[in-house]
Amino acid sequence: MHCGLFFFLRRHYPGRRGRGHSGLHKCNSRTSARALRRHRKSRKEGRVNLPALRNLGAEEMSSQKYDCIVIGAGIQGSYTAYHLAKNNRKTLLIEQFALPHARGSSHGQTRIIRKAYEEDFYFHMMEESYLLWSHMEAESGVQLYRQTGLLVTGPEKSRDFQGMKEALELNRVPSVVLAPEEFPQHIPHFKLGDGHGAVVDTTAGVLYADRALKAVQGAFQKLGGVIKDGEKVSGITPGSEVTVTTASGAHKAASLVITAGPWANAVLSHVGLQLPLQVQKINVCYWREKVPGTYSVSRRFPCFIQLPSEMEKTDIYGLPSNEYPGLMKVCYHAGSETDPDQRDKQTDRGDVAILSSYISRHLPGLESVPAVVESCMYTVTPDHHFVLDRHPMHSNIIIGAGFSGHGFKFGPVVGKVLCELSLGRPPSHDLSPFKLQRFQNFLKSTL
Ligand SMILES: Cc1cc2nc3c(=O)[nH]c(=O)nc-3n(C[C@H](O)[C@H](O)[C@H](O)COP(=O)(O)OP(=O)(O)OC[C@H]3O[C@@H](n4cnc5c(N)ncnc54)[C@H](O)[C@@H]3O)c2cc1C
Ligand SMILES: O=C(O)[C@@H]1CCCCN1
Repeated sequence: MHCGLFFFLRRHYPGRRGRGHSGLHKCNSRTSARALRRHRKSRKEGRVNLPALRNLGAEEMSSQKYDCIVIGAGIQGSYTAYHLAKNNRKTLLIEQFALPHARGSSHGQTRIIRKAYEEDFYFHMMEESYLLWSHMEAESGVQLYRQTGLLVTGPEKSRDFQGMKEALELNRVPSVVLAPEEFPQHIPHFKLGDGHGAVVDTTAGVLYADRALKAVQGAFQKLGGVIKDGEKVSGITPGSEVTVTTASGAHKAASLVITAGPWANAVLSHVGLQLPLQVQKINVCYWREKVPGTYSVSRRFPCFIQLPSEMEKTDIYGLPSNEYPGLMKVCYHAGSETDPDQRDKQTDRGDVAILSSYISRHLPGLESVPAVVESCMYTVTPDHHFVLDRHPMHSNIIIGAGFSGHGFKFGPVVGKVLCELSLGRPPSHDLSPFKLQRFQNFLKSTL
């Protein structure tokens, strides 16, 4: 994949000089007293004086001081905010869109959860994540996970397949290797590729994503956390106290966590940082079952990941039919580059053609034309690993980004470690694979 992107640090922040900001946080007491008088007068006269109201908002908000502000109420930001509140920190979660919304990466009904990872660090994080998801189920009283198992299939001799099989074994993940002759009786209506191996991670399943996001945000609010949605962050002034500016005013906190998903670089530009991230629009395709129920969750059809092969160079994955009756989700694990604010202008459907061909060959019980196509976005790093780190120059600014199309299942643990970084505590997982430092080769100074 080509990432013509870069990472740079700026020594000076325009915000420090008061440029590039609305200047609202600089509003002094005399101007705000005047604004207050103007506003009261207008109210008496039945007029709505918008500039006065805006100034008033700024004054009120700048007096609100938080322990931590989290930018972005996707799964990572919401879980971070939840952990902060659980640690008795006065926390503000800011979201640019009115919640719930479908314009980032965390919407939609389902995601895969699995322990099947080649890398040990992900496996260890997933062990804790499962536990924390079950705590959230108990806390919210909502079912968030359904076990279905996950079929991993691909060229038997490929490094990817062997790596996955060995990792499952090494980490003692309950799993079953299926020989080609016994495969159809275990997983009917799925044609295994010639020379392809099959292994099932039986711990895997489906996370109910929309429900999960709502549950986490609800739990955060129950702990006293504040969510301000429909408020886009337009400026950040770093310092021992960080000021975050939105159209309605300025918010201050001792620390800041940035979890802005596809908008990570837009938000990070306010703190002089650009990461090598590529935003991709994903066509989320649902395919109609010829006989309703063939691939349904209630018949215990598993999720699957088809590893790259001669025919398909990128992973293809599927989830049993569940959210839309009679439709099974099967998608391509890559998309075309997009600007997150112009997502719907990206209309490339090359992946749909690849999926149609795959479905005709491997999933004969599905019609090979998609019945529903929705949109979602990946924010992809060059190595497909996450970014979980501190800002190199401002240790009270924490960054969670680049979840590369596989971050949802990690939400509870990502939130926990971002919270730990923000509190200055040692993180409970090895974060060395997620350091900004690894992008040094992309480093470009603007000086
Ligand atoms: C089609 C698809 C399938 C996937 N499948 C899986 C899967 O099976 N399993 C899995 O584990 N993961 C999966 N993922 C990945 C997973 O969904 C993402 O990694 C995860 O949702 C990323 O969450 P996030 O919080 O980083 O980003 P987001 O959900 O995008 O949240 C970022 C938020 O920040 C807000 N924001 C941005 N800029 C500002 C600003 N200036 N001011 C205020 N708010 C702002 C945005 O509006 C957004 O709400 C999939 C993703 C997609 C798209
Ligand atoms: O995170 C996951 O488990 C899946 C794997 C397939 C591609 C989409 N994400």
